[in-house]
Amino acid sequence: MIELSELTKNYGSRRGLTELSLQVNAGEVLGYLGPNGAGKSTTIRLMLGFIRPTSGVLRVLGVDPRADADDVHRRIGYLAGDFLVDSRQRAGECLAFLGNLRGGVPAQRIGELADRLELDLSARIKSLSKGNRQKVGLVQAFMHRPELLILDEPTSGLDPLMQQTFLEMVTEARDHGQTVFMSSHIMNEVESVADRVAIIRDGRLIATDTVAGLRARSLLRVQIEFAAPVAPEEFAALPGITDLTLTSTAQGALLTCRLDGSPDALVKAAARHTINALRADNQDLEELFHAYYTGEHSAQDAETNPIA
Ligand SMILES: Nc1ncnc2c1ncn2[C@@H]1O[C@H](COP(=O)(O)OP(=O)(O)OP(=O)(O)O)[C@@H](O)[C@H]1O
Repeated sequence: MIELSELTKNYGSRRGLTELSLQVNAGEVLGYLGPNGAGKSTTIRLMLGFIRPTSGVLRVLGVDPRADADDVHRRIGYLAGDFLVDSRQRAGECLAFLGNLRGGVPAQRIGELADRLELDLSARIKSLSKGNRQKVGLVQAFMHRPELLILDEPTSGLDPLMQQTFLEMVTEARDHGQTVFMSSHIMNEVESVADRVAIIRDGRLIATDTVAGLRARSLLRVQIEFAAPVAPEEFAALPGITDLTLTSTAQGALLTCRLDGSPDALVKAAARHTINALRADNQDLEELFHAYYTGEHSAQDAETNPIA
């Protein structure tokens, strides 16, 4: 559906994207995550053919989006990060007009989507709040059941209930065999719907993986309460242990650490003492994503990740 190969985009001396390669397969939902300024919108504008790459090759629906823009735009549902339309129009008129541009969309279909999103089609767009304007943008992207949806920060401005409705719409689109590429800067938002997640920072792709794969890679947070004091040296040098803290408690000692890989050495070291309680849980994905954001996870990690 989408194939980006060593795509680079420079804005004069400013970097937009650097040698980014990514493939999006038919029928999948891909969450495209990165902090502000990472290059998400640049990628999307390239995919729509609005801007020209400095170097590299891209194919959307099998064609070069700049060479065949009309065809690509008809077959895609696109929501821009800054969705703008003639604000004097009523929402319903605007959507009917955009529907006609795409070969005609039944009024009933527009009505159903508007009802779901609680959008008043009779309101003039200029009178709508930011979130309600975003709903107009969502309806126009979904209404013609495009084979590919490209959505730039689609939940921006939506309240939590509407975010949930939007995520249900994405799941249904996938169930109908549509492909969805959606950008976001919030992992929690995409993890429930995305089959795969791609993370970019500073214009570079730093990881792509399935949500399950990312979860498996996240570190374990471990807490062990000992019945008597223990020495930090017994644990500090164990394989896979980071961020070790050891504090005295009324009962004895509380050890906390992060664990990457096998728990065997830690469990065996701890078992030499009496343990009152033990807790281990996975770092949540938002936390893992934050580590990618801030560069704690480096390019070295990315090399071990499947970039598909
Ligand atoms: N038209 C432009 N001219 C010059 N630099 C630009 C232009 N558009 C984007 N950039 C730069 O390219 C980089 C990537 O920007 P982009 O808008 O793609 O990021 P983003 O990930 O979509 O960010 P956000 O989450 O804030 O929307 C930024 O450093 C930005 O300043």
